[in-house]
Amino acid sequence: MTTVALRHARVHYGPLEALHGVTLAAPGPGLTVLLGRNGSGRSTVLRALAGTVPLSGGAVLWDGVDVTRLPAHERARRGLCLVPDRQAVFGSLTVRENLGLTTPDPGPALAAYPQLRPLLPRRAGTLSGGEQRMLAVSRALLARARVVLVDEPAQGMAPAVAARTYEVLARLDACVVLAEQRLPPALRGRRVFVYELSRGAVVFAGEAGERERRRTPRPRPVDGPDGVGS
Ligand SMILES: Nc1ncnc2c1ncn2[C@@H]1O[C@H](COP(=O)(O)OP(=O)(O)OP(=O)(O)O)[C@@H](O)[C@H]1O
Repeated sequence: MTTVALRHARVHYGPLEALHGVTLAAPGPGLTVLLGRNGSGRSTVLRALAGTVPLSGGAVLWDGVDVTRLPAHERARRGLCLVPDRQAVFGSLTVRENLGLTTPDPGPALAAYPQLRPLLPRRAGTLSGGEQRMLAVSRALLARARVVLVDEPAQGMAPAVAARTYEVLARLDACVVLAEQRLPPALRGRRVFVYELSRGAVVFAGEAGERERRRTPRPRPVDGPDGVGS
């Protein structure tokens, strides 16, 4: 069991405050999904958890222990794997070499994504967007990480490959945090905790099902026989 959390986290990019005091917790094993529009701060939450951006206020906690000052490489050494939305693979290395950076046995990644096998000798930079995402997510599968943070895992993937990706991520024995524009269809019906961000603040926290119910408009009151609404 691992829980990663932010407490009143603030992050600045120069003069811009991207997170205005975000508090959230992602317990594992299990899936937590960060939802929000472009620029809402989802990627920044992942970076704050991973330590690739510094906090200007608040704290990052692992199992209640303050790791705010722990450098990103040290968090990686302790079992955190961040898959960013861009430049998540080494383009000048082959697919095989990319997988080999994590483990000498790429078997589990090839079981999840058989379509990577014929691509093993190819330079990763020559793969399509969806193929590169498969390779990037494979790193997280192979890393046996305790904390897995993935920014838009299924970007560019065909629907069936995307569904496979979420199935594999949901089965990881890790604390998994995903940043998404909207709840992936493959996760509907699963018990997923959601934080919705807007302009750098949490505007909803709860089970995905609860969020869906709130978004469904209530039926209008039915008029009574005398034409007057009850
Ligand atoms: N490296 C950066 N330098 C300056 N501003 C940044 C940087 N990265 C993000 N921002 C700004 O911080 C805010 C939050 O960005 P963030 O990337 O976290 O949002 P997001 O919800 O992941 O959206 P997207 O998917 O569009 O990246 C935005 O206003 C964005 O313009």
